[in-house]
Amino acid sequence: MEILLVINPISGDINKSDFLDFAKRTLSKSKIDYHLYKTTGDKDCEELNHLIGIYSPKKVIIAGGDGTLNMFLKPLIEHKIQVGFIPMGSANGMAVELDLTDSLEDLLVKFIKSKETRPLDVLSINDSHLLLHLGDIGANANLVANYDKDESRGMFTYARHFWSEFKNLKSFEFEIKTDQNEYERKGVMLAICNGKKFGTGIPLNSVGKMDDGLFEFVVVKAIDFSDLLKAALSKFDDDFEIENLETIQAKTATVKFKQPRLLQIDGEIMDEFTELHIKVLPKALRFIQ
Ligand SMILES: Nc1ncnc2c1ncn2[C@@H]1O[C@H](COP(=O)(O)OP(=O)(O)OP(=O)(O)O)[C@@H](O)[C@H]1O
Repeated sequence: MEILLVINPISGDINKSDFLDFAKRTLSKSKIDYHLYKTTGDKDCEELNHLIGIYSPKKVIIAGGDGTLNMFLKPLIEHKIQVGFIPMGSANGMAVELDLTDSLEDLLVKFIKSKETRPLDVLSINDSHLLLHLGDIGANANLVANYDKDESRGMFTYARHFWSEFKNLKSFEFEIKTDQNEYERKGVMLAICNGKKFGTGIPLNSVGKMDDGLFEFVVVKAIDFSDLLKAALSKFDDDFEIENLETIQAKTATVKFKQPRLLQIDGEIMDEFTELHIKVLPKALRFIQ
């Protein structure tokens, strides 16, 4: 089969029926053999793995938020499938990082037609979680967890949780041991970046590349977090530079915390950890260009 199209019907609270109609029309008109899978929120990864087994698709095109793409990384990497991503989530940090600026329809057409792929690094954490774009521990992870628990969505709700997290910022200590060096640091947030940008497109570091075989820790202190807050709420000012954020590059690293800390990966809350063992899986995901 040529294409397995995966759609998360609930991501970003976006109605996808127009997009879906467009996709079905385009694929049928081009006489492309495809299968459509709508995620259910239950065992979607297993189901995708199963569908890949049945249909052996050449490409999997995923329409949803960052969490939707993240959810399928394991089978997509294992089966070495060409992957297209149509950002239809609430924050869409991945889209900014990957420069997916075309309209959703144009992106779909591009992914259908293209024969080019760009292999992207993926980070493996504790051999159990995969990270494509950004993870963090501390203030932002707490914020995401509280936002998830809230029944209302959208920028206003996000801003409300941002302020409440901001008013209660607590620094914590951590030890980082990379393949190069050891560090003892304190901050309100420790970001783990495969690229440069934070959720809404604000640069967190200036060196991250998604295909350089390296990842970056960014240590965010309370004072920097207030800049981050301003940047996030000023709505995605690309020129915004956060100065003085310490960036630590690594191929592999272990991080230790004194107490269990909540980890957020690609917009989804994972679990609490006292240790993280992180390594790069170089050029593991075949992303369609
Ligand atoms: N049909 C469904 N009903 C309920 N939950 C679903 C369904 N399909 C997928 N999910 C859940 O959606 C989550 C992924 O959503 P995703 O992160 O892509 O969207 P978002 O949170 O709106 O966007 P963003 O990450 O950009 O903020 C996963 O936790 C997944 O289990």
